[in-house]
Amino acid sequence: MASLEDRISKPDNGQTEGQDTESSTGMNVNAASFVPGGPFSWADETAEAETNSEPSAVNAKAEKEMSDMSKAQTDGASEGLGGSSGIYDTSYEVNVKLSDLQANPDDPLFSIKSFEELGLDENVLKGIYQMRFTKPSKIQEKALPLLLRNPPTNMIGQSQSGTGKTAAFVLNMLSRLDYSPNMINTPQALVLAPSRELARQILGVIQIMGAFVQGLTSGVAIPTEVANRNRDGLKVQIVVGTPGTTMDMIRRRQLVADQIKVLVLDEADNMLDQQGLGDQCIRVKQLLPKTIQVVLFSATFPNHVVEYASRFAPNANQITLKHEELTVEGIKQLYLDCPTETDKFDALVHLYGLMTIGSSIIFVRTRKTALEIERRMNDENHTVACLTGEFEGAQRDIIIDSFRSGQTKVLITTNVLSRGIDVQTVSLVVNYDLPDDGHGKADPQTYLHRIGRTGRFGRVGVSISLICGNRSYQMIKEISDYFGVDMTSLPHDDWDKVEETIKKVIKSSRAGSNFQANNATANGTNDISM
Ligand SMILES: Nc1ncnc2c1ncn2[C@@H]1O[C@H](COP(=O)(O)OP(=O)(O)OP(=O)(O)O)[C@@H](O)[C@H]1O
Repeated sequence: MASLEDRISKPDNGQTEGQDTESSTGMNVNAASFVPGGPFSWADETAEAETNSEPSAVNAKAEKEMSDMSKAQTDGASEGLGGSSGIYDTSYEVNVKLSDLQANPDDPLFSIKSFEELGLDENVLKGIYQMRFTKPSKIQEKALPLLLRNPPTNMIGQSQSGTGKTAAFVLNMLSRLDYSPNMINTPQALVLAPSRELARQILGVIQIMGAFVQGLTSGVAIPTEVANRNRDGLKVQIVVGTPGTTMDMIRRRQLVADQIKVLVLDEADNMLDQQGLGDQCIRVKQLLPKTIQVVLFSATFPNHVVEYASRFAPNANQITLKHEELTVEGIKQLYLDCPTETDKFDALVHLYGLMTIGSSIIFVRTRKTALEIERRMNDENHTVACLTGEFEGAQRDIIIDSFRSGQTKVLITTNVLSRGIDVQTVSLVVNYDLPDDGHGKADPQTYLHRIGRTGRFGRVGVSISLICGNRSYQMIKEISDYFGVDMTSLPHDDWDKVEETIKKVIKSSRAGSNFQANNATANGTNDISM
């Protein structure tokens, strides 16, 4: 098998990728937009990427979602785990930069070892137990004391995919709300997320984690058909929304923002780095009280976003990682040589014929390719579903819910679902097309988020990138160099060898498991069998 270096000198086969990409990475935010209190008028709004912007308070549907998600979480938690995530490893360094805390090096915040020691309300702890969390992950252990400290301080927090950032910011919000009866309908915390699927998922976590908190109310601000007609607005304590819809709702006073004291941006680098989303996030922030605690979380904060992030969340405590520390050990990264684009599809069909896979996600570059692969996989008698940004909200909800529940096992999608989605049974991620930055270069951040849909919280996962032509060899090389990882090569013409190699990498990660299975039986069998 040729090495990556060897393959890069191969002539390009001339194939070009489609242009109908949903990836907007690589678009820098206009620095002028970040001037706090700078000139701003509604007339200069960027085009609203979302349609049918509407509020959606907690309702019967959300209740059902919550119970489905609760079940999925519990099911996932009780399934076997294997592999090493590094979550409890001390081998990687989490670099905590404490702004004002640095004045007091003896601050006991660093010695927090359990959820109980954080001083969380007992009803919040009950929610944690309900989720079967027994021990915080490193990011939770490091971030929570800083987040919970008074007076509230801003935070920029980074940790590997699937390491529990959601719980860190949710626990902070639950601990900061005023639950007095007269505040039950008052929005007090706001989370912005880049996709409706992620917003709904975060709402689910809030509702499970806050299940024992008396009087907690929460809801989503995402585009839906019902909400446009909802003139009463969103009168809940925690709102999770996509930036455009949330901005519209605040502007129309459907969401009263005067009492909001915490603003969280999940996938913050992505939101701040995209022209439309970034502008909307800034506008939302400008509509909130000046004293809010701003919390930014992501697995990635590329250098060019860090400066913007620091201006968005001034004087923030920062928890950062070096990019060599970002990959999750439990995710085994493979790539497969394909001489032509046609061979990519054949390879995909072979792969699915070869393995019994728990759940898997196939990432493609364009909506058109997604539909095409869906059709062709169906023709090959593989049951697959497809979700892209062009689908209506209600349709997207049905598709993702079906995938979450395990009814649909294979999801073909674009970058719209590359970030944040947490489905613990996903054992395989296929990069049918490698993510690029729109200028022909690899997009390592998106690659990392995509493969991070597997290997969640210590689980074993496999990612397979399909490579074709000189350009994509160059891209996979850029990605492996950026993260400092070795990727295992798979041949396209020897399926016995492919099978053997995949078995070997899964076995090696299980054998090397040092995962402390605090919420699961560590039998390592939920994933791929061959
Ligand atoms: N302390 C814990 N103990 C056990 N499981 C946990 C703990 N914290 C979080 N989890 C589980 O880990 C999984 C990943 O968590 P989460 O989605 O918050 O990761 P993340 O860091 O936000 O990942 P990403 O960067 O991909 O968005 C979830 O299924 C969550 O329930």
